Amino acid sequence: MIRVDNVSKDFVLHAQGGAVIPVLRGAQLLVAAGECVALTGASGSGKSTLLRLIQGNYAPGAGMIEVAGLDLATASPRQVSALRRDRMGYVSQFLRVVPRVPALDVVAEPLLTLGTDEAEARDKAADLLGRLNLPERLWSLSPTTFSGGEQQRVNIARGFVHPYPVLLLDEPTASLDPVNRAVVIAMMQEAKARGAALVGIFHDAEARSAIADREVDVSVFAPEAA
Ligand SMILES: Nc1ncnc2c1ncn2[C@@H]1O[C@H](COP(=O)(O)OP(=O)(O)OP(=O)(O)O)[C@@H](O)[C@H]1O
Repeated sequence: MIRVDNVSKDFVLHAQGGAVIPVLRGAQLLVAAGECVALTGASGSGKSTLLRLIQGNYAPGAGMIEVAGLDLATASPRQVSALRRDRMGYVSQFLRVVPRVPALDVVAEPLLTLGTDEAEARDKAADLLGRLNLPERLWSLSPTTFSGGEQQRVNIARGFVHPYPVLLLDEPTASLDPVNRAVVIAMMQEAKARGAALVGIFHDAEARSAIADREVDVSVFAPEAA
């Protein structure tokens, strides 16, 4: 479902005299349907960079990346947008909050974009927010003023509202209390059970051991190790 083959990535800091930061060399990753792989490695080893490459946010310097049948190197921007809309969900620990949009609509939006009927999309959004214990009085408010953990739960609900075959998770349980962390772990397990491929960064060791089938240490792809 996700295939990263021999990928290299350097960053070039144009504003700082063109300094080159080599991050990954020969990176390899395979994630099958129904599997969860945790990216590990020291801070700065390139975990987020690898996740963003899979998301199509960065272009690799070399190598190939295939996600849900799409070769990102040759895909058009339109195909990458379609991939993100129908097949690849992304949950980060920070919500990009759009002012004035109520939490319920933030969660329902991916379904509306896919053409789901409005009442059904809102019902699904409400189910997830309820399951994640977000108080109902908050559903009609913009998440701008929500706490970190409340915003994170809105983000998680948005990422799980559609059964994406691929899920990218960047610290999905970072600011959650134990009860909600257990809910999110259960949701990730259900996604695996329905055949989704999950790849994520989980600093929380308990969540990582509960959900990951394998760990891939990204520091083995460090340029100095190559
Ligand atoms: N947009 C960018 N421009 C320039 N350098 C970057 C950029 N993003 C990441 N880097 C550099 O790439 C290296 C890897 O960063 P990355 O964020 O992928 O590491 P990480 O393993 O996710 O770290 P952490 O666990 O601390 O979040 C770092 O040296 C970082 O400075």
